[in-house]
Amino acid sequence: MSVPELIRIVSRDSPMALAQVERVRAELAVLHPEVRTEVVPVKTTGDKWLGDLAAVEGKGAFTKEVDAALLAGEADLAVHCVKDVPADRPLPAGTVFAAFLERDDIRDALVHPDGLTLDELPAGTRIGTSAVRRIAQLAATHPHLECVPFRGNANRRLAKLAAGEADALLLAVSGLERIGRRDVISEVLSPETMMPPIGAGILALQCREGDSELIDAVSGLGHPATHREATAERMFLHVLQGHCNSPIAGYARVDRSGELSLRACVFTPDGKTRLNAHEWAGRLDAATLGTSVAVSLLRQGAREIIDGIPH
Ligand SMILES: NCc1[nH]cc(CCC(=O)O)c1CC(=O)O
Repeated sequence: MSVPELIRIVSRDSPMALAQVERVRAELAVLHPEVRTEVVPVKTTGDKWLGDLAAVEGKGAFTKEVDAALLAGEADLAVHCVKDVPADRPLPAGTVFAAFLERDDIRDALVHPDGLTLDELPAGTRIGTSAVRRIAQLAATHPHLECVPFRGNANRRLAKLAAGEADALLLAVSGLERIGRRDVISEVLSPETMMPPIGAGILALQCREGDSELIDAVSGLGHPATHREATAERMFLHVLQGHCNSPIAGYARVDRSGELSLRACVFTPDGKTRLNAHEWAGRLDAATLGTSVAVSLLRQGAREIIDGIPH
């Protein structure tokens, strides 16, 4: 098998994104020590605009410029957080996923400077988060806490927390690990306490469709169980057709015996209504499982909830 001499890797330029690229380079170096890699960092709309994401692009704000560099031939391979790749529409024409890397921790964490846990936080504690998924779930279980809008990459959010712009934060465990800041975590929240977003903790490698030499070279970085989980989760989101303000959460799991299941929820923004579904794939493939779980939520009224939220 011939492998490319040089692979130019494009990604966002945040510390988290660059750490993700380093993981890909390290795994590639093990598999293909002869391949050289170069990093092409780009700023995305989502990095530049710190207001409400619905006001700009909403979905795709963290991926558009990365995809454009790939399609323009300025780079050969894009590294994305699956969580940030829109699932309601197909991938940009001419691009494909070549691999999903082994999944990291899917859970969210509380970051509180004095080390309190979520249940210990006093009434009125300001939680810095703009995520509708986190806001809806907190409103349901901890209505005495107050969410304040908070955007920017994880390092910037930690700096804003230190500057007193909030009293605590919710951030993904995987993201904090990638930037080397697991130390700031005061509590790791179970998926039952804070249901993760679709695609949590998964990195995807995306490339140009016809680039078969590159696709062959990087497909060896793929993790089969993660691939099944990502496929089920993204098909679920595709069938549900949410928008950037719809609180949707869920995760698929391949258990030790290889059985795939998917649980998912749709919330109203105030968290007062919560639709739940949990199904096992059995003999179905991952994409069909995702479809089935979405249909189950639609039967319970998910469409009315999603369409009733301004966006
Ligand atoms: N929106 C930014 C973003 N995109 C992916 C992650 C976490 C890492 C991952 O799930 O791959 C984060 C940070 C966060 O939500 O705390």
